[in-house]
Amino acid sequence: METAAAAAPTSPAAVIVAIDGPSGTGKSSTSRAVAAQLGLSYLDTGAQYRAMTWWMLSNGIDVRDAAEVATAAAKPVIVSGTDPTAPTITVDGEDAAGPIRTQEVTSGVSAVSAVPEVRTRITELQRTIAAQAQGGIVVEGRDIGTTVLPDADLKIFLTASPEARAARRSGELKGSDLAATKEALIRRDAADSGRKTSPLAKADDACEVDTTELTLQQVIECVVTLVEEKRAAK
Ligand SMILES: Nc1ncnc2c1ncn2[C@@H]1O[C@H](COP(=O)(O)OP(=O)(O)OP(=O)(O)O)[C@@H](O)[C@H]1O
Ligand SMILES: Nc1ccn([C@H]2C[C@H](O)[C@@H](COP(=O)(O)O)O2)c(=O)n1
Repeated sequence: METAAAAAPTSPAAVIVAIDGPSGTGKSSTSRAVAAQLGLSYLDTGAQYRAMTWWMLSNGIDVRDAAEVATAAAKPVIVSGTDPTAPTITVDGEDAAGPIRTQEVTSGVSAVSAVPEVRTRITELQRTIAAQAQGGIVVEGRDIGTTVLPDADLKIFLTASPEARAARRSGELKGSDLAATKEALIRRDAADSGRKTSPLAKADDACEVDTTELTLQQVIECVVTLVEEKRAAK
């Protein structure tokens, strides 16, 4: 994993935006669109935890065994491409964009991401990427505003009702059971919020946006406005 010396963003318009929230609130869709519209880089930190999980599963590591996961956490080389129009993720040089979205990875990722050694390694990678984004960056995840980038220029915490989030996910997973989808996302949120090390949480200075009744376009416009206001004030 890259640990090159960090250089602070220099452009006056460079902003660091942290977007956190539970699963299915629209973090990825919103962050990508906002970054593309404003010429910022984009980092999907959930994809990095998924990549770590995929590597563990592919290498015979028991993802429920925290000690085994901790010992292996330093091994995979995870590289994220930050172009919002074509984000990429590789593990040991292999394209992982497809494999990290399987049900097996989704089921194991909360356990892997709760292991402190995993978080330390991935947090370091995230900070390096953010520091190298000269034009500014939108970073989305669960602990960006609280832990990874506590000095971000703008912090946003997206929420939505479990019903709305399940309906959105069911729309993606054709033929899936709505009730089962809702249960699975509530379970994952509980695990992500309940872990000891940097749990899913709203930073005290984050701006909360409830997206339940908003279209994706409305959420994007709201966040673009907030970023533009921050940029103008810098
Ligand atoms: N405001 C919205 N209204 C309707 N659909 C939405 C809205 N926001 C996002 N979606 C849709 O919901 C689905 C989930 O969105 P997205 O992947 O961006 O959420 P997420 O918060 O990043 O989830 P996860 O943390 O699980 O990766 C996508 O199909 C997306 O198009
Ligand atoms: N900053 C982050 C981002 C993600 N995770 C963990 C918890 C999630 O369940 C999992 C997958 O994220 P998703 O792709 O659904 O956004 O990764 C985390 O712990 N911290």
